[in-house]
Amino acid sequence: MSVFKVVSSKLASEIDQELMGPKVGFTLQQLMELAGFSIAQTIQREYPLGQNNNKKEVLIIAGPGNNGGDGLVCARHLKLFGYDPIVYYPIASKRTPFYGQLVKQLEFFQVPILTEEQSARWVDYLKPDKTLCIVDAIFGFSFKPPMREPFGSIVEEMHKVEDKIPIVAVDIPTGWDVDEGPVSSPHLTPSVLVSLTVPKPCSKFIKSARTAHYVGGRFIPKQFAEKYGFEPFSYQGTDQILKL
Ligand SMILES: NC(=O)C1=CN([C@@H]2O[C@H](COP(=O)(O)OP(=O)(O)OC[C@H]3O[C@@H](n4cnc5c(N)ncnc54)[C@H](O)[C@@H]3O)[C@@H](O)[C@H]2O)[C@@H](O)CC1
Ligand SMILES: [K+]
Repeated sequence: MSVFKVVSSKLASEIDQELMGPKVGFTLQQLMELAGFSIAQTIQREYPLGQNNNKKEVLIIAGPGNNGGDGLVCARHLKLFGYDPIVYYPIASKRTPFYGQLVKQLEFFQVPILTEEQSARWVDYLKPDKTLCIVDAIFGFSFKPPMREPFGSIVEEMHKVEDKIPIVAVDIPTGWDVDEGPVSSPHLTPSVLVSLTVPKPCSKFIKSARTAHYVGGRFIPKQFAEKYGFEPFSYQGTDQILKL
């Protein structure tokens, strides 16, 4: 068991609302940019280019909410870092036009995007000799079981290869209960978890021998962290991530 402070799903969503509320005034776009950037930085830290048989392909699986948005942003930064990201985005969000803009940016960066129509092709990227890692940006702290299709089948396929291709989970490993952890079956066991802003209770269930745990999304001042009952994380220099 780790010793760091965690916040419940309810509190995590309250923190989000306050950050994007009238008093603080962040926009979703700003927070998502920093969140996605921190995921890309974690991948560069854990899987630097030039090692591991020169593999450069990273498969990003993006869900329909903000967790998926973090994945879309991460893909753009990975491309800038020299990786070959491929995005599988089976259900594109219509929640705000911003998601469409993120997709346009990926097209501008010539990042391949597999949409619903090309969904059969996504499994081609589950090849250990090709893919350096898989980014699980399917669901975050708003996931409510049971998982609807196509995501149930996607998670099953990911589970089959998780010992051969490392999975980098964004905020919450998909399918895990935010507070109770890996209660459904099958569930993903990521090689890396990047908790955003502050770890959620499910992160207590990761085993340090199997999963590296980072915190990212470096966007809150000290007094705000203290108000919500956790110590600010001691990020070093200009780092956007901290290994816990
Ligand atoms: N302050 C922070 O920490 C920030 C968090 N962000 C991200 O935002 C995430 C939360 O985003 P959201 O609240 O949009 O939620 P999620 O991205 O967790 O998921 C919501 C979406 O999933 C669908 N969904 C939920 N349960 C489902 C089920 N059983 N089967 C199929 N679909 C299901 C919902 O219909 C909705 O479209 C966080 O986990 C984090 O990744 C960042 O984008 C911005 C900053
Ligand atoms: K996730």
